Amino acid sequence: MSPAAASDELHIAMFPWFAFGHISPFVQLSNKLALHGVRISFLTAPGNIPRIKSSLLLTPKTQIISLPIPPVEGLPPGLDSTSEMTPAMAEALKKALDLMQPQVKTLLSQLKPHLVVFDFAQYWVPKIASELGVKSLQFSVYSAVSGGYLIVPVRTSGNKNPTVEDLMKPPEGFPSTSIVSVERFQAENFLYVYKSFDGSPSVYSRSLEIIRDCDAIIIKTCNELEGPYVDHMRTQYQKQILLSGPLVPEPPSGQLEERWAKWLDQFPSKSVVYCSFGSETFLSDDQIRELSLGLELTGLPFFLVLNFPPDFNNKDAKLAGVLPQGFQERVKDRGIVHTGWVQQQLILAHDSVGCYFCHSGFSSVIEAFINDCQLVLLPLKGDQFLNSKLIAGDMKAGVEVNRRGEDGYFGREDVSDAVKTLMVDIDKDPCMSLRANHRKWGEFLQNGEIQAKFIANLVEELKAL
Ligand SMILES: C[C@@H]1O[C@H](OP(=O)(O)OP(=O)(O)OC[C@H]2O[C@@H](n3ccc(=O)[nH]c3=O)[C@H](O)[C@@H]2O)[C@H](O)[C@H](O)[C@H]1O
Repeated sequence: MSPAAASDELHIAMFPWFAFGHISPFVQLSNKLALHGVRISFLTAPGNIPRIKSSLLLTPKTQIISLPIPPVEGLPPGLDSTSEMTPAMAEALKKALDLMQPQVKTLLSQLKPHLVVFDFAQYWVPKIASELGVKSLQFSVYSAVSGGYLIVPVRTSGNKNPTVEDLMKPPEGFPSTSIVSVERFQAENFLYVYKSFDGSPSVYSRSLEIIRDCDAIIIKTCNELEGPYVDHMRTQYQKQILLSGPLVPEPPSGQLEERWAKWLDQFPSKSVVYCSFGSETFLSDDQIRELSLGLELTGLPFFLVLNFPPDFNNKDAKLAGVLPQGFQERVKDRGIVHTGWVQQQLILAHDSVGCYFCHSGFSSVIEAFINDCQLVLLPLKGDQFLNSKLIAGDMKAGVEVNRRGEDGYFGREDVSDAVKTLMVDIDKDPCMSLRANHRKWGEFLQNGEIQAKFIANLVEELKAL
C-alpha cells in the first residue's frame, strides 16, 4: 500500500508554469482535489500569489509557497508571470526556471509530498522527485487533440524536427476524425513547439523527457470529449495517462461590475456577442480592423475585449489608435470595446449574452458551453487551432471563421458570416443542428454527477499510484 493510501491523506505539491493560462487550471484542479481532503502545497513565484489567493480554495490543508525567480539575462527583475513579459522574456523565464532545480529539490525534501504535479516546462522534476522518493506527474493543461497532434514521439522518429509540410498532416497513428490536415499558416505557427531558444530546450524536447521520466500524466479532458485522441496518446507515450475531466468551473462568486451589468441589461435575452481572446493571445492591427468591422456588419450588439502585448504602455491609447475611423461613434448604441481584464464567467452567465466569439482557449470554450453561449472560433496560435477543429469539426458544436490557408488572412465578411450562421439564421440548418449539438455538450458538462465522478476517480487513481 502506498504511503498516501496508508494515511488516507494525500499531499500534492502543485507546480505550474508561470503563466495564468497554466496557473488557472492548476488552481481549478487543486480546488477540486481539496474538496476530497487532499492537502495542497501550491508553488509559484511571489508576484503571482495575490491573484492565486483570489481563486485558490484556502482550506487549513492548503498552502501557497513562494519561489523567487533567480536573475537571468534578458529577464527584468520583478516580473513573475508571462502576462507581463514579451515573448523573448518568456523564453528567458524558462532559463530562470531551469536554474531553480536546487531550490525546488530542497523544498520538496522539506515538504515531503506524496506526489508532485508539474507542468510542461519543468522536465527536470521527475529526476529530482525520484531521488526523494516522490512520485511525479505532469498535468497537461492542453487538450488531448493538440497533445496527440503535436507532442508525440513519432513526430521526430527520424531524429529530425518536422517541417511545415509534415505538420500540415497529422502524425502516424493519429485517429481517423474530422482532422485530416491543417492550413499552412497553422503548421508554420506549430514550428514554435520544436524550436530551441538560445540553447534552452524546446517545448517538444522538454515534453519528451517528461513523458520518458515521469510516473504518470494527467490530462485536462475526458473520454467523452476526446476519447480517440487520448487512446492515441496512450499508445504513443506508453505511460499511465489519467484524466481529470474538463474541470468545469464552479459558478463564479461575486457580481458583475455595475457598468457592464447595466449595459448588458438593455439588450434582449441571448442577443449579445461577447468577443475576447483569453489572457495571452493578441491580434495584429489588421486583424483588429477586420474583426471590429465584421462585428459591425452583423448588426448585433457586441462586447469586444482587446488586449495588447506587455510592451505597450498606454493600452487605451493603442486601442483608440487601432480601431477603424469613426467606428466607435457608429456603434456607440450597441457596441463596447474594452481593454483589460474582465469577469469573463460573469459576462458569459449574463442573460443577454448568447454568443462567445473567441480564440478556442480550452477553459474559455468550456465556459461557453456551460453558459449556453454559441461558439464562433477564431484560433490564433498553437493548441487553439486544434481545439477549434475539435469543436467545429468533430463535435459540430460551433463555427470557425473562414480564413485564407496560406497566411491566415480573414476579412470582415468572414467574421460577419460566421456570427450570422449561429445568431441570425437560427431557424435553418446548419444553425439548428449546431445549436442542438452545443446544447447536448452543455448538458453533459453541467451534469454535476458526471463531473464529480471524474475527480472522485482521479483521487482514487492518485492514491493507488
Ligand atoms: C493553456 C493555454 O492557455 C492559454 O491561455 P488562455 O488565457 O487563452 O486560456 P483559456 O483556456 O482561454 O482560459 C482563460 C481563463 O481566463 C479567464 N479570463 C480571461 C480573460 C479575462 O479578461 N477574464 C477572465 O476571467 C477566463 O474566464 C478563463 O477561465 C492559451 O489559450 C494557450 O493557447 C493555451 O495553451
